[in-house]
Amino acid sequence: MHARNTLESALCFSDPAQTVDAVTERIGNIIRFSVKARGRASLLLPGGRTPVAVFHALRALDLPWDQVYISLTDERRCPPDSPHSNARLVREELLVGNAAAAHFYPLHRQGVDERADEAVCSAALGMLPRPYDAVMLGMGTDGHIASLFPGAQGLQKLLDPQTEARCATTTAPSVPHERLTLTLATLLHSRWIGLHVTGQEKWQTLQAAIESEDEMTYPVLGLLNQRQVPVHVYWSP
Ligand SMILES: O=C1O[C@H](COP(=O)(O)O)[C@@H](O)[C@H](O)[C@H]1O
Repeated sequence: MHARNTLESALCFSDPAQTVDAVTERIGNIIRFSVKARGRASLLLPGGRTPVAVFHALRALDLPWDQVYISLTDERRCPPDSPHSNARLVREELLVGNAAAAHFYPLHRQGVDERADEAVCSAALGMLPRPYDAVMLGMGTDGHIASLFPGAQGLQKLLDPQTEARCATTTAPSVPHERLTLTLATLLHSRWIGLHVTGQEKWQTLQAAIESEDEMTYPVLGLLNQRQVPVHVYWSP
């Protein structure tokens, strides 16, 4: 199975700091190369705790930040200053110092209904040069990526690589927040995908996903099984 091959080629480090360095170096190089080659670079970034150290390392790099276009892989439908907001996370942890010159497009607008918010999300994504130069993903211990959660309503469609929708509102059955998520098809409209996971529990989730062969139970499998874009897994305990 393709997913097994992807996991067997994972870049595994004994020290989480080395993983952060490796992910940061790769994304930094992608930004430099994309700006040189095409004049702009586009990134989709995750929320959660895992990317924070990468955000700190990235913002310290000397990069052509004013040519960098950034959005998110998913968002909670909460106020922009909420501690749960992925946009707040990116603003506070990445877009600081030189990196503040980057162009950032949040996915969510507070106070609009689901359909309008999906339109806001789709319009935000439309502001980025595509294919996206780098898509960085995290993964929950339940095997969700972006906000593609096991048991979510309509998950099959959200994981269909041919789905036309760029994004959708969704609710994580396990957590009460309403969310916006990019579809797998949108995440795959990219030149490079990195999946940054830490801890034994998440490694076991990846292995369980492969054993199960069940994308509805482990949405990460949809990413690992596809052959459209190579996925680079970065792992440390
Ligand atoms: O809810 C989310 O969780 C995942 C994983 O987060 P982490 O804290 O375990 O790193 C994240 O990738 C996703 O973007 C986020 O919204």
